[in-house]
Amino acid sequence: MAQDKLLKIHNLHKSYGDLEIFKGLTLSMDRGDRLVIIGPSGGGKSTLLRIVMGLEDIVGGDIYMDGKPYILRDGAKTKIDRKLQARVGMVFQHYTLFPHLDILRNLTLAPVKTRGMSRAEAEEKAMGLLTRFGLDAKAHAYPSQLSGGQKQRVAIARALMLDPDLLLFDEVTSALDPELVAEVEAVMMELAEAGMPMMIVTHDMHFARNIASRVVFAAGGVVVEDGPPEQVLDAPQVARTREFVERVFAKKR
Ligand SMILES: Nc1ncnc2c1ncn2[C@@H]1O[C@H](COP(=O)(O)OP(=O)(O)OP(=O)(O)O)[C@@H](O)[C@H]1O
Repeated sequence: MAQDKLLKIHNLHKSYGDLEIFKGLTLSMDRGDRLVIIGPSGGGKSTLLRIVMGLEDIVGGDIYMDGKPYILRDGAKTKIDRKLQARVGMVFQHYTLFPHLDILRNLTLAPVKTRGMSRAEAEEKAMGLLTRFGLDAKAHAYPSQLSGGQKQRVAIARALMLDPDLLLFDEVTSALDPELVAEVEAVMMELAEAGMPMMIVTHDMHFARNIASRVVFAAGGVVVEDGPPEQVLDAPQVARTREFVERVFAKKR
């Protein structure tokens, strides 16, 4: 029997009031996938990641992880399976580090509090990750003492502390000065090469081409294109959106 998909999203519907974001979006992901999601601004890319992270409720549809239902239904009410949610990690555009805790404590807090890891074990693991990302000298610095690129690498290390089976990246380089983008992308490339399944929302199409095993173009509430990066990024409709996004993004920088 074929192995279950790591993630399967089926016929997803989501609205904010009258604004219909997803109109039956269907998408799946294997363990070996590094999926880059692209699409027009406001099309729901961040919302999709937030739904997979269990941070948003949905109107309809189903999500499965390893074939197990992630969305649990009780009549009209829905909730998510917390055990499955714990297998997903997310890195946000704005780092979301605790400003009053040093880097080491930022990393060890969740595993000690929510996973029952001993402080010593958590610190050893945190130092291993900080060393891997070239940040061991910053273990006792505070977030305000770090550059944006360093903060974002810490945020990635923090997500890895919980051993996720799937890591979500929501425009993690968009807030960074151009010279700091490469150091964050290098860490993501290293994780990709180590086999970490990832779902990435980015406006950086060059990076998308480099890191993606598959690109999904979502627009109008559904998946419009889904395939290898060269096929999707060069599709005429996608290329038009891509050029537009790149122009807007270049202006922002
Ligand atoms: N909490 C919310 N309440 C109401 N509307 C929301 C909320 N969050 C997002 N939206 C709206 O839903 C739509 C999709 O937002 P989302 O951030 O997912 O888009 P996106 O594709 O990631 O956009 P961008 O590329 O510009 O970051 C937008 O029109 C946004 O204004």
